[in-house]
Amino acid sequence: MTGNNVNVEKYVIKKAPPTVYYIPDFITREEESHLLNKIYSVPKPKWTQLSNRKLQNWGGIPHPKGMIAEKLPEWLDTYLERINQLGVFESVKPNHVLINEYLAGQGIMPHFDGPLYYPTISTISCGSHTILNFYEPDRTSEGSEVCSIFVDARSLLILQDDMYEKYVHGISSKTDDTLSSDILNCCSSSPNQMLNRSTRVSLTIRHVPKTTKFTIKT
Ligand SMILES: O=C(O)CCC(=O)C(=O)O
Ligand SMILES: [Fe+2]
Repeated sequence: MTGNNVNVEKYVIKKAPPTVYYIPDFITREEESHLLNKIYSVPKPKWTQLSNRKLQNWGGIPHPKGMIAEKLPEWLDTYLERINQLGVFESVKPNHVLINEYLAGQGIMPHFDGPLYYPTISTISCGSHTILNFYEPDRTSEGSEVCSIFVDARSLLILQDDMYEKYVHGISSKTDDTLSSDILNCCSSSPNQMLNRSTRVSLTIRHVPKTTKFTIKT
């Protein structure tokens, strides 16, 4: 895989199943606050409230019959372009962003992202760290993680291959995390340190291959 500017290969987490890249400080603090300002200044109806988090969908609604693609605003497109430069999406450009807001104590149930997206997930995190857990699809209870990844604010995480297709991923609903050597990319210098979560806003950036210009008749 060849990136134009950044060599992503040096960010691969070798202890994890293939393939996960973790790039700390992918965005600056200024970029993080700018993104958060933009995200929180959208009109209220742009948010969808779920029971355990809220979200914004940008780029269109993915659908098995094709997504009616919507142009992304400039403030998002610039990050899609930057991720595109890494070469991880190969010849396609990401065209879809899901923004999730998790308050401390909120999470997301283990799930597959599924076939509607090109098999690469990239995620920019703002506001707080979290821990992303990976499980065998039929074994998702706490304690049976295949592995866990520390995902800090301002980082970029990229998942492909088995980490996308074979294992489900989720975030437990906790207000704090104890760092331990079970977490693959952290934290030999600070074992058993406890970190409080605050509000985390993640931007899940993907490519939806099937798009249509036409309204779908039902
Ligand atoms: O917030 C995250 O990092 C994970 C989000 C996620 O799994 C998803 O949007 O499918
Ligand atoms: Fe996901």
